[in-house]
Amino acid sequence: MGHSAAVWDSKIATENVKDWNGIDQIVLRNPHGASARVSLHGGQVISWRNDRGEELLFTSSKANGKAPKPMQGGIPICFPQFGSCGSLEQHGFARKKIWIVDQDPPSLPANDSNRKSFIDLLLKPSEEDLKFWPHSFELRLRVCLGMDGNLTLISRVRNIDGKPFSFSFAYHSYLSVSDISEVRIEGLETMDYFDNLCHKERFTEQGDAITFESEFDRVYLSSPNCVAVLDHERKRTYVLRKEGLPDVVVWNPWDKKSKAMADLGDDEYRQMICVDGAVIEKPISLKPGEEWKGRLEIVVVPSSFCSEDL
Ligand SMILES: O=P(O)(O)OC[C@H]1O[C@@H](O)[C@H](O)[C@@H](O)[C@@H]1O
Repeated sequence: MGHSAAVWDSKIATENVKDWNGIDQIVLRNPHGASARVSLHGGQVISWRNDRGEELLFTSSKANGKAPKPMQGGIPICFPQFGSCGSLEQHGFARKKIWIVDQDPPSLPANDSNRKSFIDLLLKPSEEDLKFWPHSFELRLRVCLGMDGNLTLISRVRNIDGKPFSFSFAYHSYLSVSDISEVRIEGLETMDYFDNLCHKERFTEQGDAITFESEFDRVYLSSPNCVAVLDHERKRTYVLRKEGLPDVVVWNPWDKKSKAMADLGDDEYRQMICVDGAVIEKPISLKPGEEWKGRLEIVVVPSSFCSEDL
């Protein structure tokens, strides 16, 4: 791209475009050719490419992004509820809303914004949202693309209400994989989990890394801050580093009868694995004026990387 790191200006490394429904998207670029695309529909990262132009996130071929339905793929934001554990619609309303760009974002710590392309999006409840979830909040999402191509999402939820509220949260990250049979997840061994396929019953994971042979839908509880998703065929490992996000969701619909398959093309379940940094078991409680922060960084490394390096 011809930009040296010394003169790279994160402000000029962003481009505003419109999707086929006229909804704004922001494209972040780094000087080496990596990019990330964020839609104001849902505050959803819908594409993340490395410096060779390879897509790192899965998106369903059936995704048309037509509001209000969220796109099946990328990184939808689940807030203020995860799944169906609450009175709201599945995964809450944030992923269906039109967010706004904060043109004058507050400064964040230097290690979060220094020499990165980034954009800050904001979501505040509409009158309609307040009818279903009567809590005034501000949700700020910062999406950063690093010089090294790493993708970082930082969310801040502030209670701007007069009374406390609590919420769940997840970065529902659809990672692109060569084939689900080639995938192994390390870092969740011996963790307790709720199995959504067994009435949310609690089990303990055995000592082995996770592999896939059928539908999988689990919430790992209080897990380590680093989880590796290895793709043997592509010789690629995604390393997820998280802060303020104790739980990890691992999901692949597999079963053709699964309702989620309606939004996926034939056999597309093979090309994706959802691994979310999340807060589910113990929802976050905020008193008036308090703020919560959750951070997820995804790094892609060659598969020679071993889990001992985590
Ligand atoms: O189809 P949605 O609403 O985007 O949800 C996708 C999946 O998300 C998972 O996290 C849930 O555990 C599944 O049950 C659900 O099907």
